[in-house]
Amino acid sequence: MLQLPATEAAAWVPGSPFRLPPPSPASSDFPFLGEAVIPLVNKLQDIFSQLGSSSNIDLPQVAVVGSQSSGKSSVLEALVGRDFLPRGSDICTRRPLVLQLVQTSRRPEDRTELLEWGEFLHVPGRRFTDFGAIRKEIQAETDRELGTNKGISEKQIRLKIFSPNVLNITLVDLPGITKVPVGDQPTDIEARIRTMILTYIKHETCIILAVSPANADLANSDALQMARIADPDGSRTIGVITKLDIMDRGTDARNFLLGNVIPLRLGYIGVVNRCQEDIIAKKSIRDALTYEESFFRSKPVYHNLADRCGIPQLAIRLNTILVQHIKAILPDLKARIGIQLVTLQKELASYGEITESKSGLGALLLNILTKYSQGFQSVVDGKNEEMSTTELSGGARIHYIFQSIFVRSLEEVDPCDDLNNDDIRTAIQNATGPKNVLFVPEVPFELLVRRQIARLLEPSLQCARFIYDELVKISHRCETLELQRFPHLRRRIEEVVASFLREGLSPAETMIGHLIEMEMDYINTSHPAFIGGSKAVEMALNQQRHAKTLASKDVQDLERPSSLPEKQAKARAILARTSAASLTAHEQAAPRVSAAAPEKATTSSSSSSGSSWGISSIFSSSEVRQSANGSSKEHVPARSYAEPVQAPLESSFSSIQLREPPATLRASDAQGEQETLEIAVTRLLLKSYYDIVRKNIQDLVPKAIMHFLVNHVKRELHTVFIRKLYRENLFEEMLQEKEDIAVKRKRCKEILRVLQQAAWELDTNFY
Ligand SMILES: Nc1nc2c(ncn2[C@@H]2O[C@H](COP(=O)(O)OP(=O)(O)OP(=O)(O)O)[C@@H](O)[C@H]2O)c(=O)[nH]1
Repeated sequence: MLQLPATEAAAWVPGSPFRLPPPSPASSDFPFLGEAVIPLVNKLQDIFSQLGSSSNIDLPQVAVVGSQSSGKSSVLEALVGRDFLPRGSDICTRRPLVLQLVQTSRRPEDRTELLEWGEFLHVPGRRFTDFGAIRKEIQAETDRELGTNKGISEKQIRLKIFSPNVLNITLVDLPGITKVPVGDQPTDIEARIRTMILTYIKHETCIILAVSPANADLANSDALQMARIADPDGSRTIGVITKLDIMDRGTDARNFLLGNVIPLRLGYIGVVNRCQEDIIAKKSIRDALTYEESFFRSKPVYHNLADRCGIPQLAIRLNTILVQHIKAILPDLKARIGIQLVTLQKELASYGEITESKSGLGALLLNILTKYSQGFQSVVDGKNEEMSTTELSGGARIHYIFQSIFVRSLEEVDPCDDLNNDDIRTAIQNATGPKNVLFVPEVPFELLVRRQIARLLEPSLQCARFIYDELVKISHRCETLELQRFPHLRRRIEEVVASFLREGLSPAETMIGHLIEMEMDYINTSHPAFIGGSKAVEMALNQQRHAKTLASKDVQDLERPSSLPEKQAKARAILARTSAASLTAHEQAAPRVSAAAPEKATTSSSSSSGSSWGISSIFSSSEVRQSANGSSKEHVPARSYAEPVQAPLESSFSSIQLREPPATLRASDAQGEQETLEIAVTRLLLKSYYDIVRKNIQDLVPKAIMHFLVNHVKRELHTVFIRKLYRENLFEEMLQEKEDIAVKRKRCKEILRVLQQAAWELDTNFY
């Protein structure tokens, strides 16, 4: 048994199956196995429970599980060696009791240290030296939470027992498994208790004492069933068989203790606790242990199972397992404390130290400003250490906006998508003015291409604004923890950054405006990549010929209904006519425009343009154009306005009235072959030139944004900070600390101290 006055312990025969080993001759203290390790763990447990983070580190503990009234509390009491737990035939344990046994000094000369006492976490500072009072407090605290009507709760009661007579073990007494609800218990009481038990025993660091009464069906033990769920390979389960004294006469638990019925890697221990009658008669634990010893002695069936019988053997077994267990988990524990230490040190560093002197404040301010601008730079450059691996951020987002949004969007734009043939025709006719043109003027092309170039301004400015927004986001990311300490400085930094970003946006936008204006201002038809007039005419003619061929073929097909099904042939013909635009119609309306004309045009253009890329000399002067209303051919003027128009004046006295020209004049629907060609040429030229400009803009707009906005801010931010914020007369105002930071710093320091202490304990005691 654990309660071992030195004299009594010495009287026991070393190696006796029912006694703890006697004190080591080398020391007056009990040389408990693993003594150096278990106090350390208890200490750590203390430390972490103080920090309120016991769940952070899984410390080894022993949980007692079993069905109701199986004898769990009795086993715990016997291990502790004192009567202090509520026991009885009815439900007693209704809240988990976390019981930490702490071995105090055994030196006999130090009388005060021989005292035993208990302390509850919920009654801080009070020592319970009367163990009867401890039992009452457990009952009272249970009732405070749950009333008296048998309800259960998972809220822990934490109790420490200090004694020179205990092994250093932390034990958890859990409510017993019950099947039938009574009193305030809910209908699903069994499931609830099982879930609660599992939350304790599922942890790899928990050693399970599976208590089964020998007078029940051991093969169907609830405790062993639960243990098997949490610990399927049985590596941390000890089977405890209680009530061996009240088994059916003629039966014994030998087979169970040997593990022949349900094997367990850590084996079984059989025990005999006090019965209810003993409790009522206030039989002492010491007497109970004496009785237990004599019981096993009197039963020859258990004689050669001495190491599996009796509470002292259970204590030894537990202690050995705990030592091995703790040794195995300590390195991990140490590593975790190390990680927590690093995190806390970082946090503490972020709160900074309090500085009073002007120079100290200046250095601090400079440091914060430098860190901020460096942070900004590193996020933009993609060199930030805390860069996300799950999404694009910082500079990568800028690149995405340029390439995947801006460049791609421009590529998807068709420069002619908002220009139909009428628009182009109107532009051409407007450009010829009142005269009949000899050559196709460049004016409509330039006019239309400028219109298309102007469309590039809005997306380019939008791109700049997107990048600006990104930079604002990046600036928020640069706020260090340290900066959060100083709300005033933080606000000022935000203001400076925001205005500096705006200042950078403005020249970028101006530059973009200039770029577009430049492109619009001079249409460089000599650009080597420009298709050029001759090529455009040639291509347009080819298109025309192709369309014509298709149309005539389809008309023939239509006239031969037998060759194609009627519907299909009709559809093809209509399609072909549509694609050939109004060519066939105009062939009838304008017989003068023959197929020879385009050829002529080609020849003329190629001979007259020579190596020039311009378009002025594409069309020959002999070509005719339709008038603005399109209803009559417009020939080169052949007579003067003074010439009589029809009959001689004297033949009619009535004056000739002209009809008023309409307020809005539109190009007529009828379209000559020449016009169709001009439209096609204009389209080709437009596309070709627009392509050149688009590429320029795709290249130069990102460059302008990078130069005037991104890189400028990146390079100059620190200088701007110094110019605007680093003022000696502003030091104190800017570095006024937030109130809660002082509190956080203090708390952080405290936790750090406790963790450092824990780490030190591990370093000095772990070997
Ligand atoms: N004869 C005999 N009685 C025992 C033994 N162990 C426990 N008892 C009795 O069984 C009853 C229940 O014991 P407890 O220790 O309260 O059992 P428990 O499992 O903690 O009960 P709950 O916490 O209510 O689930 C008490 O009356 C004990 O005196 C034993 O080994 N022999």
